[in-house]
Amino acid sequence: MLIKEINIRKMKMTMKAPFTTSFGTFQDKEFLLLEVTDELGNTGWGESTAFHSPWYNEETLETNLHMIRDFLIPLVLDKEIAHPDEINELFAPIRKNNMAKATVEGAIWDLYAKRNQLTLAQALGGTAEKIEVGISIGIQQNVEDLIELVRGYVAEGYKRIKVKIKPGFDVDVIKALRDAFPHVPLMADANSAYTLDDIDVLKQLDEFNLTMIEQPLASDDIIDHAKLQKELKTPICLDESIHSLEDARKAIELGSTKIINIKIGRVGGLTESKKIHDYCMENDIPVWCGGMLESGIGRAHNVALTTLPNFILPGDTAGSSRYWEEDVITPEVVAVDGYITVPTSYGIGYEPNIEVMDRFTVETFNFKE
Ligand SMILES: O=C(O)CCC(=O)C1=CC=C[C@@H](O)[C@@H]1C(=O)O
Ligand SMILES: [Mg+2]
Repeated sequence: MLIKEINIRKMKMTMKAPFTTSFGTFQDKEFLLLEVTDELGNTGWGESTAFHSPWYNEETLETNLHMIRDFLIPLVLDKEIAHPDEINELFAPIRKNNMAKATVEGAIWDLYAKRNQLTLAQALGGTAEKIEVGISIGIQQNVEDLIELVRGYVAEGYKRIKVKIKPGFDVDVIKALRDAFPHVPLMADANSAYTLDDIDVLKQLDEFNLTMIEQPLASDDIIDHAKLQKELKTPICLDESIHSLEDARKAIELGSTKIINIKIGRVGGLTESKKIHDYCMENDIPVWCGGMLESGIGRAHNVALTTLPNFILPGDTAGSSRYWEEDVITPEVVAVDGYITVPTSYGIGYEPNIEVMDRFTVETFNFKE
């Protein structure tokens, strides 16, 4: 397939509710959508999961725009590409910038699936017809608000509840949640808010039967996580520390993690996500699909990836209505009783809603030979 045209949309959408983590609070989501068109007029869509500011990792909307426009598009525009797996290799000379790479690669995967009359799930080798989904809740003002939010999501049937913790908002909060919901699958995401000095606090979490503690320590660490895992009963799940198959291999060999949160953007795309999935399956490390508050385009990619067999834990891909008054796809992603039915249309399986997209597009960039 020949990529003949690439369009980038700078988007700004207001989320239904502010999202707070140990880094800060935001409600407006500014991000990039990217559309590729081939020589036959087929199109594919990708979404950059980089935030407007570098609080989750070093990438931002603007660094992604720069990398995509100035380095990645020249490598793929008007180039013959037989399979999206080639993109990983094409982009290898460019260091890091994984979210930028994943934006372009994801759009080409969508295009490839459509050209070959496959769903993206089928193109990736996934077979699940529905996926279990959990819900991730940002830090709330107080425990009572958090408990009421959790009560609502449990009633909606979400298969796992993920809450944020940070020093001073941890043991008491988890205890209150466990008292209120003795049996709900419950996990905590610390987003690197702790150090090994906090080991006694983290060990107290062992008594609450959490399914995992996500990224308790530094975002670039696997050494201290290995030391911590030896002291904890609760499985550690790594998110920010894992950027590639090599990172996953080293973390598993060191015993730094027992579960991996795969985020397509963080690891550089669907091909690398699949490699990490396969390696973890060979090593009995379950994986789940993390979220980055995506619009429907990125959400659709997450659904397709989650159909692979080792995605045995509910991920963070909730329905569109959790985040958006209106999503940029039709139909929207819908979770019913904690399940999302995998679409059967070709490619990502959802149609871009251009009318809605146009309303939330701040700026566009067009590239063609
Ligand atoms: O997309 C979702 O609903 C989950 C979002 C989410 O939990 C996260 C997104 C980005 C950084 C963190 O706050 C957290 C995570 O680390 O998984
Ligand atoms: Mg996380």
